[in-house]
Amino acid sequence: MVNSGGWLEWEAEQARDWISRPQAGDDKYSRGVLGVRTGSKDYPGAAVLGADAAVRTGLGMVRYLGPRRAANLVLQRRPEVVTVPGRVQAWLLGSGINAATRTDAVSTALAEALAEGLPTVLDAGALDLVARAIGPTVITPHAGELATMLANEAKPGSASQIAANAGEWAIRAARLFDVTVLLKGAVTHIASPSGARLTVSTGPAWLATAGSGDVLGGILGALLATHSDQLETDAAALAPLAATAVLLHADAAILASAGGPIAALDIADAVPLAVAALLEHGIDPGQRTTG
Ligand SMILES: NC(=O)C1=CN([C@@H]2O[C@H](COP(=O)(O)OP(=O)(O)OC[C@H]3O[C@@H](n4cnc5c(N)ncnc54)[C@H](OP(=O)(O)O)[C@@H]3O)[C@@H](O)[C@H]2O)[C@@H](O)CC1
Ligand SMILES: Nc1ncnc2c1ncn2[C@@H]1O[C@H](COP(=O)(O)OP(=O)(O)O)[C@@H](O)[C@H]1O
Repeated sequence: MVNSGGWLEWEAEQARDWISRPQAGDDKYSRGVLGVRTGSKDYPGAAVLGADAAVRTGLGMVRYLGPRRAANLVLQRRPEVVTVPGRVQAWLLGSGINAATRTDAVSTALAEALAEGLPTVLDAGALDLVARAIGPTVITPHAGELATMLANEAKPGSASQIAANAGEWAIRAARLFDVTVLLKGAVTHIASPSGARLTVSTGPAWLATAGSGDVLGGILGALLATHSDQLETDAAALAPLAATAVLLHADAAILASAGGPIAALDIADAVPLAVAALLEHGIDPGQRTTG
């Protein structure tokens, strides 16, 4: 459905085509490996949330490369995760990292990941490195983070100005930074430099809870890792993949909530059911009234 201003509301019918079903000949590497540099001493939980959500979205493997304590917590929750460096098909960078306090070693590691030119999700404490992103990249700020990114640009905007006119600011940021922008909010807007304009409005307000965005990063990271071949030749695939991640996040929240409150990990737990429902027929629209 096309809304005012030419924004297309992303629906199950379209999203279904952006889930990669494993084939008989697949192995864990051919399905795609997501490298994850997230979490810090202050926010180790974000590492757990993103890695868990990526595994639950379906991919070959997650390589988590972060601080020891965060790695241990990730392994406690998901022993499937590998903490040894190696080849990856996509990166998830920045959730649970503070750009103002991160160490030089972390900055270098983030920059090295970006220099590989692979499909990348840039979140939270890696957003300031957007100019170093040379591969197909989606940035995932909320309004406050986008305000920080724009603070030194010719046309800065406050978080409340951005939230009040999210579509326009998402388009502006996509042009300015030359990346696909996923601007989080009650309605999430996805804009690309080549003109994609997608919205997802179905997320219940229960999603406004700590760590919910970290889960979204993991879902999107998994979708990029499982579509890395396509992304190599077709960066335009980033926008539908980003919108599909947001729709899955919303659907998982609806399933986990059943009309009541949710914790961020509940969303990650419900992602396999949301994927299955999407592949079958989409979430029953009756369940969308729970927000
Ligand atoms: N479990 C984990 O590991 C989690 C880890 N997380 C990670 O945390 C990192 C930071 O991301 P974030 O979006 O939370 O903070 P950020 O963009 O710096 O915005 C701060 C703004 O909020 C405001 N503010 C603060 N308190 C407020 C209050 N009580 N009531 C009202 N306003 C309040 C504050 O305003 P101020 O107090 O300065 O006036 C400021 O404007 C990021 O890396 C993320 O991944 C999160 O996902 C959570 C779970
Ligand atoms: N009122 C709301 N209705 C629907 N979804 C919301 C609402 N508020 C926040 N969200 C969603 O919840 C998530 C919050 O992410 P974020 O702001 O990064 O939080 P955190 O840093 O705690 O993970 C985003 O996906 C956002 O779109």
